[in-house]
Amino acid sequence: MGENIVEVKNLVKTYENGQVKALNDISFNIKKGEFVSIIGPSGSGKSTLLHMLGALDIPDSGSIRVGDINLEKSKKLNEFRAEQIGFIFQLHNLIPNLSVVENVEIPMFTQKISSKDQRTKALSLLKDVGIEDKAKMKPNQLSGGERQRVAIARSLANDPSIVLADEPTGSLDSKTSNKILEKLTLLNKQKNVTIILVTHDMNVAKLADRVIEVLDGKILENSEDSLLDNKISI
Ligand SMILES: Nc1ncnc2c1ncn2[C@@H]1O[C@H](COP(=O)(O)OP(=O)(O)OP(=O)(O)O)[C@@H](O)[C@H]1O
Repeated sequence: MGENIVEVKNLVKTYENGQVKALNDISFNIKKGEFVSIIGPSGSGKSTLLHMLGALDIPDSGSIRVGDINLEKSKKLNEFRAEQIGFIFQLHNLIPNLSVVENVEIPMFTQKISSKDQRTKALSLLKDVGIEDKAKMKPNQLSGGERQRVAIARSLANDPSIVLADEPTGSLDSKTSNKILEKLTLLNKQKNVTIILVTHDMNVAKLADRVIEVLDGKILENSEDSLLDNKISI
């Protein structure tokens, strides 16, 4: 672990004509291969921050560098998202009329690999998350936890350098949740994939190498207010 894969400087994002300051001058770095969790109360700006890192939304001001790309300057954000980022969001956005394995193949469409190899890779990713036997089913035939595992398999199909996960275990039972966290941790340790995970759950947050706390759109530097230290429930 040495170089920074993410550098965020003075990031500001407002909504409602500037009335809501979702991110209020945030700066931080994340190293390649780091597993970072982002915690904070509801409305503190966590999801907004994750969206900015994945170039899903545009900041008002400030800069974000991810790998070689300066997001505010780049004209190739579609490629950036398709090639660099694995997204795991709670509403997993699986396509209902495609089978599970076809859903996992979606991020590979832009890659130069044959459809046969795409299928082999998708099945192997499903195997990794323990649901290869459901490959031919449609998402609505799966439980919430199984769908989340499909979303994880899909997020890895483009061999991302960074996985952005927004409450990936939010609505899952503790057994499924543990399985998913185990997969993410393995991915981080074995493949050196950088993981940035937003969570409300302190036990999940603590699995990370580092916890970034967000409060009112700012990163909490002062430990007096720390949720971690005070064990305030969030
Ligand atoms: N599209 C939007 N339009 C207006 N306000 C928004 C929009 N998205 C977010 N906000 C506001 O920005 C602030 C930060 O929201 P954000 O979703 O980033 O919080 P969060 O920490 O992820 O919350 P939660 O834990 O509840 O998901 C909140 O005050 C929210 O109401």
